[in-house]
Amino acid sequence: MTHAFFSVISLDDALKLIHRFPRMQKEKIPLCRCLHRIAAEDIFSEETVPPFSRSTRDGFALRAKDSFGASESASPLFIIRGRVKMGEAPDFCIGPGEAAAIATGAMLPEGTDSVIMIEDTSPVDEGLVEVHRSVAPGTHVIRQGDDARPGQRLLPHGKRLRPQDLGFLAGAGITEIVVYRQPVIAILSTGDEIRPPESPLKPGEIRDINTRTLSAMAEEQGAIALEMPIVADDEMALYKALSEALNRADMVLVSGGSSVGTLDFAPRAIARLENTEILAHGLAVRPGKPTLIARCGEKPLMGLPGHAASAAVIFQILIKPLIRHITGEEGMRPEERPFSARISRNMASVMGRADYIRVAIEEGNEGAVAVPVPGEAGLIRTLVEASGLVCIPKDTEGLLKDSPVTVYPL
Ligand SMILES: Nc1nc2c(c(=O)[nH]1)N[C@H]1C(S)=C(S)[C@@H](COP(=O)(O)OP(=O)(O)OC[C@H]3O[C@@H](n4cnc5c(N)ncnc54)[C@H](O)[C@@H]3O)O[C@H]1N2
Ligand code: MOO
Repeated sequence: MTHAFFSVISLDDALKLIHRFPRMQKEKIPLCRCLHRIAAEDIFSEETVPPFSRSTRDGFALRAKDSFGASESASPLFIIRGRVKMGEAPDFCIGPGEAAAIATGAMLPEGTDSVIMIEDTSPVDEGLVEVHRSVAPGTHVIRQGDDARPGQRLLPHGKRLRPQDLGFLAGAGITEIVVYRQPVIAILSTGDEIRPPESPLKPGEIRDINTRTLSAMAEEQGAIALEMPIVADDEMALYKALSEALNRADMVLVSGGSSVGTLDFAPRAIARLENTEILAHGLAVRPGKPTLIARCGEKPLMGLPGHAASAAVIFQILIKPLIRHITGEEGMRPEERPFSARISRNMASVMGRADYIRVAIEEGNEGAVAVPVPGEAGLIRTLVEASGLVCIPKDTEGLLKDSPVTVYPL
């Protein structure tokens, strides 16, 4: 196997590479398990929803045109032909000058096209009601088929299913749907100095931040995170851990060990794996230059920088699009929609690498202000204080105070 060690590629080229990985398989599962899953096919209705026209108020169903001209001072009388029973089709029709007592949710009797609220009527006796205002056809009525008609596409494939989407499908009698399988993503942190969060620390050791951050980010994207034990700086140990992770998962994220130091075993351990190809090592971005993209068979194997904020930024700009691609998710989630702001101060940047700066958002007089959060990429706090990323493009020397920027929410 050959690869250009640290011959950096642009993020755009890296995104093209990851789009070569295949989609997850499809599976048919009950609707009750579909929250936040991705529809793998267009979903069509076989039914008319709602199946009948129904009242949205308690009152009287009538023909709108019989109420025209009605007011407090000129209130026509209507003959009450009967009361519609809930959950049943009325066994009578309404003619001119007639009305039916109806409750919210009951079926409109034939001959009626609207409902007048009980508050706008006065009873005269058991069989007569006075109507004090006019209604237009369709007033206080949900018409048959207003939600969906047979053959109508209810949801497109690629849609991430929200609670209301599931309710929509339930209302159309759909109880199972075809979704993409959730990818199992193994997270593997490396480093002799890294200890699990519950461990006491000896001098020189630090606690594992990346496993938790990356697992949670993967779960947020709809994956099942598989947290692997921390691996020592040892090529064979990492090779074995990677082999196991690849057996158990659809994708592997390795944190740390991907730079060019003598203790950086990830590229060498990856090179030992069978049927594996390193597609890129080195991204023209900051932070995150040592990022590594490999494929093991059809599975992505991604090496992320060890620095906590770098790993998280690379997840946002590269791993998230990769997960979206393999899970078939289309469209942007509302909470991830980029927004415009102005940068609060001059920001210098190196040419040749796209700089992803972490920003806090403040409300200024003329809209949102992006305030860069200072600090090294090894500090997770910089991401905690940030609520977005701003990209300074690779061929730019920096941004002047008050320049307009696009903020990608974190
Ligand atoms: N001479 C050079 N040194 C470094 C370069 C360089 O170009 N030349 N690049 C720097 C950059 S940029 C980064 S990023 C890091 C990337 O290194 P690795 O991906 O090999 O990561 P490590 O060396 O293993 O770790 C870096 C740093 O992060 C800490 N770390 C690692 N894993 C975790 C974890 N799970 N939780 C919390 N913190 C973690 C680790 O202790 C190190 O401090 O290399 C620079 N060096
Ligand atoms: O590029 Mo490293 O990823 O600065 O932190």
